[in-house]
Amino acid sequence: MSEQTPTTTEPLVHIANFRMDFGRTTVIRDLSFDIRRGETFGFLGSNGSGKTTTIRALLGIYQPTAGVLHIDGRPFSPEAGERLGYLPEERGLYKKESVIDVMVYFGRLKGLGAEQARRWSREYLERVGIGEKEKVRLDKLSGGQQQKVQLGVTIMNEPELLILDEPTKGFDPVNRRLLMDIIDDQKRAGSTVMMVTHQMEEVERLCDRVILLKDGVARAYGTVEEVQEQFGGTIVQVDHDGGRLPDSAAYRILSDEAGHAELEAAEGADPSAILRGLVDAGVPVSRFSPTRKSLDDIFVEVYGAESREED
Ligand SMILES: Nc1ncnc2c1ncn2[C@@H]1O[C@H](COP(=O)(O)OP(=O)(O)OP(=O)(O)O)[C@@H](O)[C@H]1O
Repeated sequence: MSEQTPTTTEPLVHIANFRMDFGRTTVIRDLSFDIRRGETFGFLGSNGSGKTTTIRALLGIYQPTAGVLHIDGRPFSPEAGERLGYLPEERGLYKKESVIDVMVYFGRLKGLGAEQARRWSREYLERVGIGEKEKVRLDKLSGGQQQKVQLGVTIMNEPELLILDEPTKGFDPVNRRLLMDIIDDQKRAGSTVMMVTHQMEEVERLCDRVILLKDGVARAYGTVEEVQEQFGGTIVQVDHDGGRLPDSAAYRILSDEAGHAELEAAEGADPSAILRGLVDAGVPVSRFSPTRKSLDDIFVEVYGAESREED
């Protein structure tokens, strides 16, 4: 790493005006975003929206049609590759070898000593609950167990930048939490993490900032709160006397039945002003509970029609 202070404030990943055509098909139109050092960044989008393509272009696997894709101020280079861990969407390890042999082999490729790699691997396998499998051939493990080994191989040299394409795909909830803890530990140890996921629970738990990709452009970009703000934000649950709530410019009534109403606050409307308005209008309110629109709701709003088409 450079010793000049200004570089540390530069983003670790910088993508500007990225365009990617495959033949006559444009997959990415004009995509720009940064990933700051030390953050966990959620790279979100529906199936086929171009996430893997962007990662491949960032890693020099694809040549971009136009635009800038930089890691640490430069296009991808073998040197940058040494400080990077990439868990690709399509997993692939040498399946005829034992778990420990595969892990030590990759550890050595990444510059660890054999003993160091063996020690690290054993500790990791214990942590992810497959310590007793170290001598088993990889193809005798379940899909989830193989994925755990591959994640281990990806993080074993404590990379500065971790790029994880759906790291918890196919895991049960207990193992998903375990993997989330491991990813969080990487961040705590100083890694910058770029993560593709379709699990909004993971985004809410792990990600500092996100981008939502649709039709080759960013539909939203910022912290989870900023994205929630951008998508209209606040839903209010109101229990009242059973009549109909009055109409108001401060909210939209999503439903109102048998004394329970759901309101969507208008942009910029303050929930406490909505409550005051209801009370002033003589509505007996027994519960008033404003909540932010969940990322799940936002995802469905952005991609709903398109995902159904794909189904
Ligand atoms: N090498 C290629 N040649 C032609 N088209 C490609 C190529 N790679 C990707 N595509 C197309 O680009 C689009 C985006 O694919 P990509 O794999 O980047 O999507 P994704 O967002 O990662 O999707 P998913 O969530 O399903 O993994 C798809 O329509 C895909 O068919």
